[in-house]
Amino acid sequence: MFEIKWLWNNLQGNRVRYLLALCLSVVGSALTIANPYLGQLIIDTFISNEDARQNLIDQRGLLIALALGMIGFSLLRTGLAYVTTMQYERSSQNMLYNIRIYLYNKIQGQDMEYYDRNRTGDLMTKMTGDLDMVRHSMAWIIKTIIESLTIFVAAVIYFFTIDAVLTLWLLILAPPIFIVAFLFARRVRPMYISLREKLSQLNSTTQENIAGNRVIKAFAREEYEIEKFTEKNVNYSKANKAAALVWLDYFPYLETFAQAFNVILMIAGGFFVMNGRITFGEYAAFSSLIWAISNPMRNIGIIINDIQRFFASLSKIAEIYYAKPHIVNEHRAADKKRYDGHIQFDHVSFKYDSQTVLHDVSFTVKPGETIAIMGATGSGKTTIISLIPRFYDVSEGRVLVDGVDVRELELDELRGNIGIATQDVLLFSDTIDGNVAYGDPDLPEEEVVRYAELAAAHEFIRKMPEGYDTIVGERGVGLSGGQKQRIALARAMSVRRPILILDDTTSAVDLETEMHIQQSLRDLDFPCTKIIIAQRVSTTAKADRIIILESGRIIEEGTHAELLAKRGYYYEVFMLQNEGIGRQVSANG
Ligand SMILES: Nc1ncnc2c1ncn2[C@@H]1O[C@H](COP(=O)(O)OP(=O)(O)OP(=O)(O)O)[C@@H](O)[C@H]1O
Repeated sequence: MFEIKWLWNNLQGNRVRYLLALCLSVVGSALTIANPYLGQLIIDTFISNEDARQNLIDQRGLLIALALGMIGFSLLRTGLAYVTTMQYERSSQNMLYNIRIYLYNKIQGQDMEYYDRNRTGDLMTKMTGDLDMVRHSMAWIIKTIIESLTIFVAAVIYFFTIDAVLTLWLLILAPPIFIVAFLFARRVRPMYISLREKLSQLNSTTQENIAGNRVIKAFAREEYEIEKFTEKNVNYSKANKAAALVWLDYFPYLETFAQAFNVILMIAGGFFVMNGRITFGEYAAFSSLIWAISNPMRNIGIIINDIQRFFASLSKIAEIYYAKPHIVNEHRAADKKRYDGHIQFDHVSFKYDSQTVLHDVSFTVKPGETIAIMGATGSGKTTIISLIPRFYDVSEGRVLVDGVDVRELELDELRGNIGIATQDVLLFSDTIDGNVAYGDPDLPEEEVVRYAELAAAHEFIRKMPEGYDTIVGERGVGLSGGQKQRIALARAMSVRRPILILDDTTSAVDLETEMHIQQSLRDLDFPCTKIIIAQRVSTTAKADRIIILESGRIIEEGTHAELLAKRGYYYEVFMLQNEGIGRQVSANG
């Protein structure tokens, strides 16, 4: 069975401890019959026996030994239960810890396509609730099953040694109970799969609401979001109730059967005592152990519920566990080579799923050159630059860096040669210093300051309450869009890579600051090929070449002056942007 095999594989390193826990469970549960047996001896010898009074005098030592034995077995069982639970907890917690690391690495190793398809809230549910369900199954479900089974089997064997016919009378109830349990399991399973899905939707909505709270507030859409959340909450609650209520359809039957054990014992057992087939002590042993047969039957519903939850959770975890990225990073690069920074797109086409967004794109960037990419929104600019560090792989054609297809390059080495500032700036909950030096944690402080100066960020950082030690990001003070962009730019420059990609990195800064940044980029003190996505002519004007994209196709390519002379898209953008600012950018750049 896949689930058991999976658990066993992941128990590596804790198998001995877990097997020990299972063995202790079996021993501890089997000992359950010890006290009823001793009780049976006491009753038969010292209570219901014709010579009971005499036995009390003659065999006082035996009575004391039996009584002490009962206390001893109770203490032994308690001690065993303590040790057993500890072993279950330790092995399951260790297993959980290992799986969590494995899954986290697995998620980290996924390519962009995976992140496009999976919602954060869903991944978080898998990493928390589902994982805990797996642990619960190891530490509680399996333990309960093993202990219930052992107690059941031990009691049945013991009963058989006392009286096989009475035992068979009791076991008559077992088949109908199993049929009811089977029907319940079959009905409840899909309900738990749906319940799990609803939980994931609820978590995703919550996560999106929290992450997007600014937008919600800006558009005063709180009520709408509360409604959306309430709908998911109601769905989850309904699914939970439905799964819980279905148990009520079966519970009366199971409870009736469980009670019937007592009735059968009372009628058949009482009859057997009266006609002398069994002793009163033996009847008492049956009576004190009848719960060992009826309780597992009663618990069967809870166990089935938990098993179904476990199946639903495990199938979700398996989606991460067995996910295979198309772009695999094997982290093999020991000695990373520094590239020259030659980039070539050779008849590249690309599609996301079925939508083709780049069509036969070809261009070359020589080491040290700066090219700018411009085009309407959605024309494919970000997609183009995503193909260089292999966030995605081309659908057709090739992307070459230093003459080698990027698919043949070692991924760590390739990415280790690229500095990138993405369009959506993400800063970590860390100091500004930590954020700038993210790509190179050993970067000396004066270098952090130098790159912040180049990115025109030093001035505003200096004025912050704690300067470079100010915590930014989720829990830190807020930064403006332009300030975040400048920190991201400093972060990208500070790694001093031979290829620098900037995706609309200066869109939110004023023109004067942008001029400063453009100058800094031209003056970088390390050899660097730059690809800059920009919408402003002021950013593109001094590039060695400008590429104009339209609907995933290159429609114009050339220098600022060449493209102006063409009087095409670029010229129109130039005219539009300079009408209002007195044509600060001259026609020859
Ligand atoms: N992860 C994705 N999955 C599916 N389609 C995508 C994805 N990312 C982008 N697209 C689509 O690809 C096309 C090009 O997107 P891209 O982000 O490259 O454009 P862009 O030129 O950078 O736009 P902008 O200037 O708005 O940033 C768009 O039609 C967009 O809808």
